[in-house]
Amino acid sequence: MGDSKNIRVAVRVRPLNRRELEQNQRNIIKVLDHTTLMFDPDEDEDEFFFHGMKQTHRDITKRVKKKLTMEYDDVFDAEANNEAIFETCTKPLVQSVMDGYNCSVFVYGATGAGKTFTMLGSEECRGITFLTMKELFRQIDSLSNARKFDIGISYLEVYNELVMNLLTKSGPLKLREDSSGVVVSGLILKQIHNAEELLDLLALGNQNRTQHPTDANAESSRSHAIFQVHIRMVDKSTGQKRTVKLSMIDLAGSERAASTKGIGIRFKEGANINKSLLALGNCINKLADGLKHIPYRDSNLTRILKDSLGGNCQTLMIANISPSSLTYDDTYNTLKYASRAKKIRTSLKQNIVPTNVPKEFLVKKVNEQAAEIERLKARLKDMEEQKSAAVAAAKSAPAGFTMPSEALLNTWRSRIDQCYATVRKAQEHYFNLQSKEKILNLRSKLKAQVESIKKIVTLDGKHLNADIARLEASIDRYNKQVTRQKDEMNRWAKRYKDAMKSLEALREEIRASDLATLLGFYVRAKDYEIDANKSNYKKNHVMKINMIYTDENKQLEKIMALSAEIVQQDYLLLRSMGRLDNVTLEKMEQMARLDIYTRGVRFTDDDDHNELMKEVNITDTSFDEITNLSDCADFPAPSDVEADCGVKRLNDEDESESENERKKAKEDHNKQLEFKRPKALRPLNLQPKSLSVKSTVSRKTPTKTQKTTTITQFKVPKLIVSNPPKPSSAKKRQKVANSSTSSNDTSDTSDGPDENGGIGNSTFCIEGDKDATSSLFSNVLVGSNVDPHVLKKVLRRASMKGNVISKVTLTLNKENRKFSPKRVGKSPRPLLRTNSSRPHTSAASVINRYRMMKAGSAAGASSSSAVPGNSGDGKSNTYDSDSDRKIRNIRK
Ligand SMILES: Nc1ncnc2c1ncn2[C@@H]1O[C@H](COP(=O)(O)OP(=O)(O)OP(=O)(O)O)[C@@H](O)[C@H]1O
Repeated sequence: MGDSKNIRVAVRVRPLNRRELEQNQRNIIKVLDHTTLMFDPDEDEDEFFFHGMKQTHRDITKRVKKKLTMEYDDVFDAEANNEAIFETCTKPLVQSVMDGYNCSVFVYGATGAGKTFTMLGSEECRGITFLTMKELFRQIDSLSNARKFDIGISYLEVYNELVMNLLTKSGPLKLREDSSGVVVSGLILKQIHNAEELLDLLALGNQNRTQHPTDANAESSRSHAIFQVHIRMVDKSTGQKRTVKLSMIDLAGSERAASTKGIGIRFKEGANINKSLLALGNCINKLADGLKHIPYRDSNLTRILKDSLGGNCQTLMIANISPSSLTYDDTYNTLKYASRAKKIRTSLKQNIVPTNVPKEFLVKKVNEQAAEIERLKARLKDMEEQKSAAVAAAKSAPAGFTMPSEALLNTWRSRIDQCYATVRKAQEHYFNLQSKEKILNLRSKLKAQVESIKKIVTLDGKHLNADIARLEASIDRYNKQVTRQKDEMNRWAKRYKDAMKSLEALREEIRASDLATLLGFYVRAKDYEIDANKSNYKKNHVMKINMIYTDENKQLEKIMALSAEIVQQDYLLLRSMGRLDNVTLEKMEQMARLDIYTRGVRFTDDDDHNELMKEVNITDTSFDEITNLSDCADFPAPSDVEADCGVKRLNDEDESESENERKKAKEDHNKQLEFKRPKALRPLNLQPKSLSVKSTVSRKTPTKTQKTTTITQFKVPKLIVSNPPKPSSAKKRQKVANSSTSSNDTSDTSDGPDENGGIGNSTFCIEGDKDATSSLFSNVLVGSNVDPHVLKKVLRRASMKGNVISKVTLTLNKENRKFSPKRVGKSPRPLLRTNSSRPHTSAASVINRYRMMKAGSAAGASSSSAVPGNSGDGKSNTYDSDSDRKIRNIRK
């Protein structure tokens, strides 16, 4: 938003002073009008008489007059006072300052030409500085309600190229340039509040200003004085900030040294003045020629005036001249400079400080306008749609149909809108309340579940009571909330029903009207809106339920992880104590299967699914009846329209059909899974694996499928170990257990691979002195992976102790042979293994523990142990009683 403007140039001609009058000098300035003057005009008595006769030729002893007509923005003759100059030249600048533009006024001219008089004036005739500042304060006062002002002034002089502060006595100041222009380092602004304060400061500054009498002026100013007013304005409504600067510059006289007759210091002063003014002249010339490089840095004066001459500033130059022929050359130079300066153009822009404008204000404004634009756009679109729909309806209308008036249509539309708005409101409340109720019920149910788990697992009765009390309190709270909102829900259900009835009545009315077809489109669109809202409410409800279940699952995961650890420890403990009965094993097996089901194969059965749907579904049948609008035969109902468009809506039948299909597919899938269940997912066989021991086996090199070892001349007790049946068949297992039990008193009881369903079978039978070896066998049999070598060793030790073992045959099936040697004698892999902890109890460590216990027990303790296979109690668990007895013996 930059604007460029020429420097405004005014010329002021002062009256002849006393000296000039005394010398009766010729007047070289003739003011032609308020913008034009003539330099060096002809004199009135210029006629040349010779011998009393008027001559036609001129007096050759006299110089030829220049008679230069010069035009400026303003020309003031000797009659003009400071007030007139202010009114014409500087008053408009005050307005520019208030608008946020920097302004500069500088006076130029030879010594004694009246620069200081113009700027400062006298007691009787105030200068333009005072008058301008007075106007500035007047305008500030008038704007004080809308803006906040801060005013600071500075008064500097440039003397012999040194910058001095005229308001405080300090040393020379330095000039530096930054993004905002030339800045005087260390300059402190004086705050003023009215024009009178300014007068005091000006007087103070003038006292400090360097003045010396010269031949040309008794009070000649020997320095350039720069008076600046810095104004900061803050708009109270918008917070917009502006900082502006008004500069009033009184230059030292642009005289020639000869005219002042200065010597010594005065000569040096004059030289410096001329140097700076020469630099100023150069800058003016180059600026007038439109050159890019301007030598501002040639002097401190031009540096300070940089802004005023070529920057962002509205500048006024007042050229002061004397009309006397005594200063002919100085006046001519001044006028030439003024003419050159007139050509300078400065760029202007408002000094708004963008960073300080409160963002909130702008953002708010932009948002408001954007919302307004959106609103208008939507309205326009709406109107266009309505128009095109109406046009389409009119086109498809039968012959003789006349387009209804816009006013009539608007009346219908507003009635329809109102009716649907009531329905929407009631619908929203009713759905929300329904969702809330279901969520409360669900939370209550989940709390009850937590309560039951707590009752099972909490060992500390004190805490249990407190926890349960808390849970019951929250369940109570949920129930109360449900009861409380029941009334509200009924109320909104009624309102919803009423709204739908009113809507139905309106639809009836529309159907009966002439505009049924036209308005039918509109009503249908509204129906879709209602449907869309309904779907949205359902979606939100399902999301909430999902969140609750997700939280719940996290809790259950924690509980499961802890429980698994406990189960694992208990399992190992029971096994070490020989307390693993079939019931426990069966449960463990079930748990292992559950573990499989959690791997994404199936996670909920049909009952669970129905239960879940109850929680999720927030639209009951009665509600659907209320909301069903498809019975309006005249309008295609949304479902019909969808069907037309190929969209199939699911009704209850479809749903049940698809539900059945889903179930079937799920069952098929499960069946497939059962057949194709990968090996890794098979239920773990928690029974200890056992060996088949046949009565007679030769000590041959074992084949690939069978390894046999014959140990003769050993007397061992008879021990029957039944192989557990396949976990998939409990019946079969029972049968096998019974058969092994029933045959436990025979020496060769192997069921054989075929009978027990494959290679998992092993049974061994050892005969001998049962008293002497029972404890040894128990050691071996604690581990599920009985290594033949270990057994061999045991038997050898037994024989070394003097036991007589008649005949033992070990038959190892293929599966047993596959055991890695490293794992021989160790415990099976744990049922549930966590990453952090491996089971600390292995079969080997149990064996060791038993050995240690055994070593500590009495020497004859083992002699009374029973032979497990001979318990004869008819139960399948032959370990159990055996282990019990052994542990009892050890404890003894
Ligand atoms: N327009 C005027 N009307 C009456 N007197 C004037 C006018 N202009 C100047 N004078 C008088 O002329 C004398 C010199 O004026 P002034 O001091 O203003 O000159 P100057 O240009 O500032 O000189 P310098 O450059 O030496 O300071 C002063 O006595 C002043 O009163």
